[in-house]
Amino acid sequence: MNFSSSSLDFSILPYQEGVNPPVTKPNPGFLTDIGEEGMRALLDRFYMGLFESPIKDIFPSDREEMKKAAQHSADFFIQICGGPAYFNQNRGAPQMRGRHAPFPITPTARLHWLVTFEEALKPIIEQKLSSEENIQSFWNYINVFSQWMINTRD
Ligand code: HEM
Repeated sequence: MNFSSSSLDFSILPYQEGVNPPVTKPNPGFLTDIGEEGMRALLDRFYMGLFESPIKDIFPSDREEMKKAAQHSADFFIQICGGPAYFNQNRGAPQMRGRHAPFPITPTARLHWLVTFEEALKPIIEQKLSSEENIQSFWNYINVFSQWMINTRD
């Protein structure tokens, strides 16, 4: 019999055009649990997933460029989880909507982006590297904030 239960909820919030819902940052505990190396490994997995995803065409097509992009993203997520301000130091003010403006980000692209992120989170969940509460807070953050990045209709 399997007694393990999970309260994690990875459902994706529906996108409503013109609405940027309030964003809550992830629990700093997510970063404390997995560490900076864990966050870098997470973003490496995520970008490797993007490299093979249906939205690969909007990302760098060169593997080395993709690795760099993963590191910049890890800098951002470490910072947003309360760690050192690596992103500000290396890339300047986040201004995420503006940085995404050159790329056509549609509601469907957001779905692929989130599903790819969920896949990258799996080792953390399966190996219990972070508490469910902290993992959930991370998911909730990207679930909401990804809506802000949409700038093009399907
Ligand atoms: C809605 C789905 C999203 C799509 C399709 C998307 C796509 C992209 C693309 C094409 C880039 C440029 C290539 C790269 O450097 O990776 C990028 C950069 C980036 N994205 Fe997103 N993004 C999405 C949502 C988000 C969200 C919600 C966040 C933060 C919570 C985020 C954080 C970043 C960061 C930190 C960078 C690097 C910016 C830089 O180094 O200047 N993205 N994204």
